[in-house]
Amino acid sequence: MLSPRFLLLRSAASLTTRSFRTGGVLMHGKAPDMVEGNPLLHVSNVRNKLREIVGASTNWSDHQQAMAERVSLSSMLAKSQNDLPAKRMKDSYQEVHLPLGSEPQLREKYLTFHNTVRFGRILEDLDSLAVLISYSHTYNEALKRSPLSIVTALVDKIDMRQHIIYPDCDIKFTGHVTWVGKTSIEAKMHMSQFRDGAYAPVLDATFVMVARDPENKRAAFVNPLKPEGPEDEKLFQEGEANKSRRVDLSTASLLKVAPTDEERKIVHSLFLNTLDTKTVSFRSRVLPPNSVWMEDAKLKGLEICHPQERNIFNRIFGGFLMRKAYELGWANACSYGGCRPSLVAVDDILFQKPVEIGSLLLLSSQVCYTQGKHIQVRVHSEVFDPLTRQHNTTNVFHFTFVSDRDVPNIIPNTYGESMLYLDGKRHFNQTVEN
Ligand SMILES: CCCCCCCCCCCCCC(=O)SCCNC(=O)CCNC(=O)[C@H](O)C(C)(C)COP(=O)(O)OP(=O)(O)OC[C@H]1O[C@@H](n2cnc3c(N)ncnc32)[C@H](O)[C@@H]1OP(=O)(O)O
Repeated sequence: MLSPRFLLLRSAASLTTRSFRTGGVLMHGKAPDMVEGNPLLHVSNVRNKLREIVGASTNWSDHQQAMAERVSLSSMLAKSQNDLPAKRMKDSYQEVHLPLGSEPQLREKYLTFHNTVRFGRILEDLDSLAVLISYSHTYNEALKRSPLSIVTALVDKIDMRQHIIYPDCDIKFTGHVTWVGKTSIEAKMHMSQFRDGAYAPVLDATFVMVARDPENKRAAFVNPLKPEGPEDEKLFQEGEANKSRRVDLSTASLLKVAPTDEERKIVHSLFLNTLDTKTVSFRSRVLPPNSVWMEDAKLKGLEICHPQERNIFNRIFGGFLMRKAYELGWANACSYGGCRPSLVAVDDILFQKPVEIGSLLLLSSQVCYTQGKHIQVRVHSEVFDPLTRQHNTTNVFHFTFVSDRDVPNIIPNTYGESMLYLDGKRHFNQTVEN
């Protein structure tokens, strides 16, 4: 078998990967570390490769210096998107191997107490891979370092194709760019696991990445994308549709406009169900049977953002934020449902603002909608500045879990909670519909 070091050398030689397939991956009978004669990139080399691409160092003090030096790369940025050559989808195709089965020493980092795979770790790997895919798309062989800072703007969707991820079977990630705007990139990734002699799909993920200048201050142009053939065309059209859907969702946000007629009726009926029939008052509220007030379905956490969790641009790594939010959301769903829930979907994780190193990050998880066995959880994260006492939202995360039994109904009490409930319902319906 090839050593991880050899894999790094082979893959660093070229950012383009040779074999290419766009759909879910199924490779019956192939050895997990070779695809059509090509070695897969080992997961532990993805970050090293990213460091190389942007010129980041592994040491915190040198790293700050290295980042300061990146400023000079601004002159390498394209003045317009037309100045950049169009790339094909296969130019950004990547395959990354997480050999949990064949390298047992890797397992510790990925293992839960219950001998399943920590999904938070998978989120971190997906985030790093999405960045690598984006750099592969924007690769310019004339440059030693990329002038672009590519950051995660949105996790549009992660759909679980199966609930169990086995801790002792090899995992493979594949993915490539499927759509680009002027400065944004959509990357689709698939994860599959080797079991009973074949790779079977585990999840499909869609991320949106944004290219910025070397200082991560302004947007920067990315190469256009040239779809080749009907399969590429279809993916590109889906990317266009995703962009329009995001604009529509943002326009209809309950933070901007009133709920629809149907939603208003739902809120009013929830309100009527909680009125105390013995008093004629709008204020006497009684919790219906088998229900929980939203106020009592929260879980909070704090992270001090140490340099160890930095990304290649001296901010907190998006994957780390997702892992922390996911674990808090899972614990919240677990305590709410009274059993260990499984993840059904992740959608619309918005990275609104970068998190600076040294920040105090407050994470707040809320069960916001329930239906049968399903629990919809929203995690909100904000940076708190103890000197100015200002709070700034950095991220919002949405997770759908399923329990092994019916869970109590979640009931909003205030108008704000009712909006959270409706927002949770919208996210849940979107997950169920797709
Ligand atoms: C030493 C190293 C250590 C080891 C390394 C380990 C880690 C390795 C891994 C490294 C991992 C590194 C990775 C990390 O860890 S990145 C860390 C996590 N992410 C962040 O911190 C990002 C925080 N957010 C922001 O900075 C801003 O909100 C951004 C920059 C995202 C947008 O800012 P702003 O809104 O002002 O931008 P704009 O108006 O100029 O628009 C620009 C473009 O962006 C598109 N857009 C914007 N928002 C969205 C959205 N929600 N959905 C879809 N698209 C969106 C927009 O349509 C436009 O596209 P186009 O029309 O031009 O095409």
